[in-house]
Amino acid sequence: MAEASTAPPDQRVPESIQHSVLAEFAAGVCRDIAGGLLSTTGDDLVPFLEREVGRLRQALEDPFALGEGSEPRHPPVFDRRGRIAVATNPVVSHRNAIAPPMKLVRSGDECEFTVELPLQYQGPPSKLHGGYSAVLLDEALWKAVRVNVSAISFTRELTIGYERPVPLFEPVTVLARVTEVDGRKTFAEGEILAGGEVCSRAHGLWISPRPRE
Ligand SMILES: CCCCCCCC(=O)SCCNC(=O)CCNC(=O)[C@H](O)C(C)(C)COP(=O)(O)OP(=O)(O)OC[C@H]1O[C@@H](n2cnc3c(N)ncnc32)[C@H](O)[C@@H]1OP(=O)(O)O
Repeated sequence: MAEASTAPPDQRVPESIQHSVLAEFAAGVCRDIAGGLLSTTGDDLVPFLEREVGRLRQALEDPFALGEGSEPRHPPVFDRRGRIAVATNPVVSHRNAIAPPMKLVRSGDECEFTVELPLQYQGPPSKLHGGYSAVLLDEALWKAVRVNVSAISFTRELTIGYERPVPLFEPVTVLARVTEVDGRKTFAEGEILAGGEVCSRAHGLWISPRPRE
């Protein structure tokens, strides 16, 4: 729920750093539970869940155990209209338990991300689900468009080629770059690489919405 505010855009909302760190830690525990529920069975299940709940309980009792001085990656901010904006992005936000999260390591003409996918993204055994490869590439190519074109654009077309399976449980790289800008249309391309080899390629079109009349 958005709350009205007179605070200037991009200023951190009145949520303490410790609470933002706690929220991101809780999202991480949720991710670990999601993966663990798929790899833990039988008699191991209850101790596993107890351990994870215990991590959360300990963090609630002693937030400083999370690391004094640690900074949240995606604290809430005020948007341009003064509303609280939480980083909901399901691919990169540390606050979204569904996000792996994929991390931006280089931004410019080419954007580079790194990500390690756990079991909840599995398609074939120990390999990434193809639909999720498209999710990673959509986000990476959109970011390259966002960094290089001032107007906000949305994915209109996205084509994926699957050349090799993307492995789970190891770091993979996602690269993206703009190839052409033509008015409201921006074309971009990118790849997912594992061990230096291309696994998937993508190209697509991003369009900036027609200005309102
Ligand atoms: C905040 C973001 C977080 C990160 C998100 C990551 C990226 C995403 O996932 S975005 C979400 C998924 N995408 C969407 O929901 C978008 C849905 N589509 C739309 O809203 C609209 O189609 C939109 C806004 C993209 C474009 O709408 P609109 O402005 O009406 O486009 P339209 O006028 O039909 O086309 C614009 C131009 O592109 C051309 N065009 C359309 N498709 C193509 C194509 N496949 N190839 C070449 N040209 C094309 C059209 O001919 C037109 O050309 P011209 O201006 O010369 O007439």
